[in-house]
Order: sequence, then C-alpha cells, then structure tokens
Amino acid sequence: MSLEKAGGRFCSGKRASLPAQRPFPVIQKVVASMAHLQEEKLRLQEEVLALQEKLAARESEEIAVSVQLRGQVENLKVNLREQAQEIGRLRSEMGGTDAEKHRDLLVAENERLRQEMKAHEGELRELRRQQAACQDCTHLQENAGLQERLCQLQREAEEARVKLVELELEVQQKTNRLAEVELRLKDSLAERAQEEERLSRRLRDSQETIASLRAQPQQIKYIIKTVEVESAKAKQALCESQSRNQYLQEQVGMQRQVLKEMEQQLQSSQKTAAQLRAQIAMYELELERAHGQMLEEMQVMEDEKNRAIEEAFSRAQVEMKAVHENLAGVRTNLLTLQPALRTLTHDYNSLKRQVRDFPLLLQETLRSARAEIGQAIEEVNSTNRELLRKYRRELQLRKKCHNELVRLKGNIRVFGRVRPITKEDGEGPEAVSAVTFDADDDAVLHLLHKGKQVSFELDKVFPPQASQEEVFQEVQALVTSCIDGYNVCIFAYGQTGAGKTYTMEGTSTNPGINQRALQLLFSEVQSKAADWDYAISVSVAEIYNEALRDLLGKEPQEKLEIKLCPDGSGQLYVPGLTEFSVQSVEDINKVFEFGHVNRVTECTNLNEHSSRSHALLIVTVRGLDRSTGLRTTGKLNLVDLAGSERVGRSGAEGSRLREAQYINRSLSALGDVIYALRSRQGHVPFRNSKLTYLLQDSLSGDSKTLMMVQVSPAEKNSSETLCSLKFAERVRSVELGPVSRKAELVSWPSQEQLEGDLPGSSSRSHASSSPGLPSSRATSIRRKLQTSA
Ligand SMILES: Nc1ncnc2c1ncn2[C@@H]1O[C@H](COP(=O)(O)OP(=O)(O)OP(=O)(O)O)[C@@H](O)[C@H]1O
Repeated sequence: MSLEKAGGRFCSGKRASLPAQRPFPVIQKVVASMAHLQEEKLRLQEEVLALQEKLAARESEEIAVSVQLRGQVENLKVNLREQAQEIGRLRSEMGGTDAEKHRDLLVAENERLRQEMKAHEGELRELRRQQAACQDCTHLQENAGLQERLCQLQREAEEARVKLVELELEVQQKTNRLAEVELRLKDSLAERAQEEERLSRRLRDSQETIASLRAQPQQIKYIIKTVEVESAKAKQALCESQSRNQYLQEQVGMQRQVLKEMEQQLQSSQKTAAQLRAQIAMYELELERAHGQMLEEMQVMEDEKNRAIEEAFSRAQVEMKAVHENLAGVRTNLLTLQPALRTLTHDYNSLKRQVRDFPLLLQETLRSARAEIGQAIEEVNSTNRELLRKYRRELQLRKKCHNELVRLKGNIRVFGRVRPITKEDGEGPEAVSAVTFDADDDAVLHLLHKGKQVSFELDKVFPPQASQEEVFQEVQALVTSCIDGYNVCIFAYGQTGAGKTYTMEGTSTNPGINQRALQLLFSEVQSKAADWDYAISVSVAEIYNEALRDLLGKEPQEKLEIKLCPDGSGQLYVPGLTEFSVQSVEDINKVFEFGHVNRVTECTNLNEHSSRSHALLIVTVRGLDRSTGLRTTGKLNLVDLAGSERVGRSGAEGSRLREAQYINRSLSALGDVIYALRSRQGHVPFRNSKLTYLLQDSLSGDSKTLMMVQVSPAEKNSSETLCSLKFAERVRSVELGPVSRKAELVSWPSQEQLEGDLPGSSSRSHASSSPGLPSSRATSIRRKLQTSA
C-alpha cells in the first residue's frame, strides 16, 4: 500500500518535471509488486518448508519413539530371556520349593513385563493412529491451501516477470534513444565550441588586421604629399598608389564589413552558447534532481521492503501462533466433542427409533382423530337432523296456523304446480327452465324473467317431479270437507299447455284430482256408512264461447242458463243440468268418458290437445245422519279452466280466434272479480261472464276455494308464467270470510223418507229424465250410467 503511494507520488513528480522519463514510475511499481510477490512467495515457501520440517520432525520423533519402544521391547525380551535363563539356572542350582517360589516370582515379574510391553504396544498403536489421524488434520489442509496459493502466486509472478521483461525492453529502447540524443547534443556542443573557437580566432585576426590597417593610413598620406611634388613618373606612381589606396580602402571597408558581420555572428554565437550552457545546466540540474529523487525513492522502497519483510515475518509468526492455538483449540474441542458426540449418537439413535415408530404412531393418531372427527360429524349431523326435524315441525305448525288463519279469514288458497319440460317446449336455450325452487321452503318459487329473478310466495309449490298422488294428498282434506257439508271449489288456472288438464283429469293410468277426489269420497262415505247415508251425484258442464253446455245431457249443444234458486237461499243453480248419481269408481269412469266425448278440444301451436272451454265437474255429496237426522249438502266444484293464450303465439284464426277471444274475455272477467273482491268493492262483477257467474258461490265466501296455478318452466313462456303467478298472488290475498257448513236438522225421518230423500232417487237427478244422446257412443255410455244409477 505504502509502496503504491510512494510510486504514485514519484510518478506525479516525474510528470511535472521529466516528460521523457514517464515509464519509470510504472516500472518501479511493477518491480515493487514483483519484489513483494517474490517475498510473499518466499515467505509462503518458508512456511511450507517449516510445516514440512515440522511434519518430518514429528514423523522422525514418532519413528524415534517407536524405535525407542521397539528397543524397550527388545530389552524386555532380552530381560525375559535372561530371567528365563536365571530361572533355569536357579532351578538347576536349588530345586525344591524355594526354586518354585522364585519361579513364581519370576513368572509374576514376567507377567508384569508382558503387561508393560502390551501397554507400550498400545501406546505405539495410539501414536500410529494419531499419525494416521493427522492426515486429515488442519495442518495438512492448510498446507494444501498454502501450496495452492503459492502456485497461484508463482503464476502471477511469472506473468509479472513477462510484463517486466517487456517494460525493461521498452525502457532499454527509450534509454538508447536518450543516449543518442545526449550524444547528438554533445556533438552539437562540440561543434559550437569549435565554431566559437574558429570565430574568435577569426575575430582576433580581423582585429589584428584592423589594427595594422589603422596603423597604415598616416604613412599613405605622407606618401601622397610627397607624390605631389614629384614628376609624371611620380604621378603614375601616385595614380598607382591612389588606386592601391583605393583598393586598400575598399579592402578596409570590406574588412570592416566582415568584421561587423563577424561581430554580429560572434554575438549571436555567444548568445546561443549562453543559452545552450543554460540549457545544459538546467538538464544537469534536472538530471541531478531526478537522480536524487530516484535515490530517495530507492531508499524509501528499500525501507518499505524491509518493513514489509518485517511485517510479513511478524504476520507469519502471528499466524503460526494462531495456527498453533487453533490446533490446541481443535484438540481440546475434539476432547470435549467426544462426550457431545456420544450424547448426539445416543440422541440420534433415539430419534431413529422415534422415526421408525412414527408411522405407527401417526396411523394410531390419525385413526383416533378420524374416529373423533367422525364422531363430531355424527354429532353435528344428529344435531342438524334434530334441528331440521324441529324446523320442519315448526314449518308444519306455521303452515297449520297459516291454514287455520286462511280458513278463518276465508282466503282463497293458492297452490302452484310446475310441469316438467316437454318436447313441445322445443330444444336449446328456449327450453331451459326459468323456474327454480327454495330448498327450505316449499311455498316459494323463483322465476328468471328477462335476466331478473322474481320470487313468489304461494301456499304450496309442486316441482315438476311431484306426482299426482303428492298433489292430491295436499288437497284431500279440502275434498273430504265436502262430506261434512262444505262447498269446495278447486280450479286450475294457467297458460295453455301448462298442465291444467293433467292436474285435474290426469291420464287413464295416472288420474288427476277429479278421479282421485271421487275415489276418496267413496271410501270416506263407506267408512261412515255405519251412521250416515250418503248420496254422491255428478254433473259435467263446459263453458264454450260464453255458452254453458251440459256434457252429460242428451243435447250437449243446448245452452243452459244460470239462475237463482227459487227457495230464496241466494244459491245459484242450472236448470236442466244433468246430474248422475254415482256409486262406484266404474260409474265415475263412465261419466268422465261421456263428458270427454262432448268436450271441445283443439290442437293449437302451443298444445296438441288444448281445451277450448272451461270444464266443470260438479260433485254433490248429500248426507243424512241416521241417528240425529242431520242433513248435509256439500258441493265440490272441480274446474279445468281453458288456457289463457296470446292470440299471436297460438296462431289462432277464424273460429279458433273467436274461441281464444272468449276464453281470454272470461279469464279477464275472473281477474276483475278477484280485483273487486280484493279491494272489497261493494259490487263484484260476477255476472260479466258465465264463468264468474257460475263460480259466484265459490268466490263469494260460501266455499272453500283452492286455485291450482299451473306453470310452464320453459324460458320462452316466462312472460305468461309471470302473469299467471302475479294473478295467483292477487288471488291469494283475497279474503272471503269464514265458510259456513250446509247442514240442517230435519225431523226424525222414516226409512222411506230417507230413501226418497237420497239424491240417487231424488227428482233433481236428471239421469233418468234425459232421453237420448247426440251420438251413438254417448247413447251407450248414457245407457250404462242409467243402468248403474
Ligand atoms: N305434471 C306433469 N307431468 C307430466 N306431464 C305433464 C304434466 N303437466 C302437464 N304435462 C303434459 O303437458 C302437456 C300439456 O298439458 P295439459 O294439456 O294438461 O295443459 P293445459 O294447461 O290443460 O293446456 P290447455 O289449456 O291448452 O288445455 C300434456 O302433454 C301433459 O301430459
């Protein structure tokens, strides 16, 4: 570091004063680093040597020890042999027990020596082991490290040496050039000195000539004076003298000129010489200064070198000391590590054992955790089940309360039924279901209409998978109340093709509410047969194009009128409406078949068998309690309304269009009635249509009424579904007030009276009074019915 600094300083000094000698500081630096590297290398070599020596010394020491030990062993062997000989000798000399004692002693001595020998051999082994162990010791590693470093340093030194040679070559070239320049300078100096010498000589000559010439003119003048007085000869001489004088004067002038020039030359030469002298002096001074500086730097470098050597030496000593200390530390560490190693081994073994046992433990823990989780899940499940049970019970209770409330308020109950997607709905996105249900509440239904979900709450919602049986279970209580003398009305409402006929009539294999209601009534009547006498009669009518027609009558095309009962009860009745008394399921089937033949259905774009009329099945249950004489009359109106349809969509034309218009008009009249009832208006426009007029009893508080709103789930029908559901919600909010039971106590009747009063034989029964049917098939059915009645 200090060397570099010194070099730097030296370099900058040179730059200022001696531009021609610029490479010197670099060389100095390289030389210095080379020297430093050499020193380092030497130091390392010395260290390696010292270590090798140490190792050799140790080896020789060990060899010496082993030799010594071997010598000792040899000595002991010799001793042993001597002892054995001594024993032999003593044996031969003494004999007897003493000899034996001595022999024992010698044997013991022998044994001791043998043990000693063993101990020495053990020591020898230990030393050898240590020696072998030392092969891995830090010294050797250090030695290898140092060797490596030495190689690296040697490589670096080699590179530096090559660089130095190149630099020396360069220096040599530059020195040669300098020497040449100096030589040339010396030559030019010598030339100048000679020139100077020559010029000064000439000057001197010229001065002398001038002096001699100066001395001459007086003599010439004198000669002129003398010639004036002489003759022509003299005159010629004079002329000659004068021309000579002239010549001499010219010569003098020339000489003077030359002299002047020479004086000038001399002056300039003197000046140049002075300059050169000054320059030489300056160069000498510079050289001297550089020499001095060089000497100083050399001195500094010498000092640096010495200091570096000292430092390296002390460092090596310190390092050596540290190495020794490290060695000692390692030894002590080794000693202290042994117990730690033992405990570590112990720990490792125990850990190994634990690891070996871990999978078993884990499996065990997992098993127990799984069992615990299972138990917890079971507990949660049972709690959930319990909660669900409670929730359902609460729901039932709520429903019961609600039903009771509805009953008390006389609300129209509204059930919703969603039919499944059928092939008429088509395929693709249009046939996607737009209706979803609430898993926890069977009274809620969601409709996706134009991307928005609209929710509706009804009294009960049947999903597409609900069977006819399930639907009927929900309405059967209402049906049986008819036996107790209540008027009941169940009507199916909804868009065309939404499943109204399916719900009300069903199919032959899967009958709907109509047939199931009659079956139930029969079984109920039979179960009460011990105390009650019942008579069940049915009428089937339809409202087609605003005309009421008797589907069981002999003239089904005949228009019937709805009239007020002349008894002043305010009840409505249809004069001339055929009423068949039925006593078995077969009778019902016949009645339905007969009614079906006369019903108007058509094929529309929306439904293959669309009902073009509102169909009514009127079941009247008359009962007589034989013990009390209580007479009850219950009427069950089962109405399958014609489907509302958009004329444009159904593709109706001509008579179909007229039908559709009538249907829509009567349905809108139903809407008006519902609106008036809801808003408790004084006047309810029942008479605006045949349908509302016929349903007046059922919609004006004297009946338990249930509306089954039928819903098509197809997305393309969502607008109609929305309208139907909105209408259903409005209907649901209509309160008709509590329903009264149609029961009256009559005087104790005789058996004949009873039989005569029973509906089957009543005069109201039109079956026997209806001769003739429009078609031959109808006639045969009618005949069968009359026979059974
Ligand atoms: N719950 C259901 N399960 C199976 N099929 C059904 C269901 N509801 C309706 N359908 C079927 O849908 C089709 C249309 O039903 P349905 O004739 O009862 O409709 P609608 O409302 O009476 O029509 P319209 O008013 O035009 O008479 C029929 O083929 C019927 O079998």
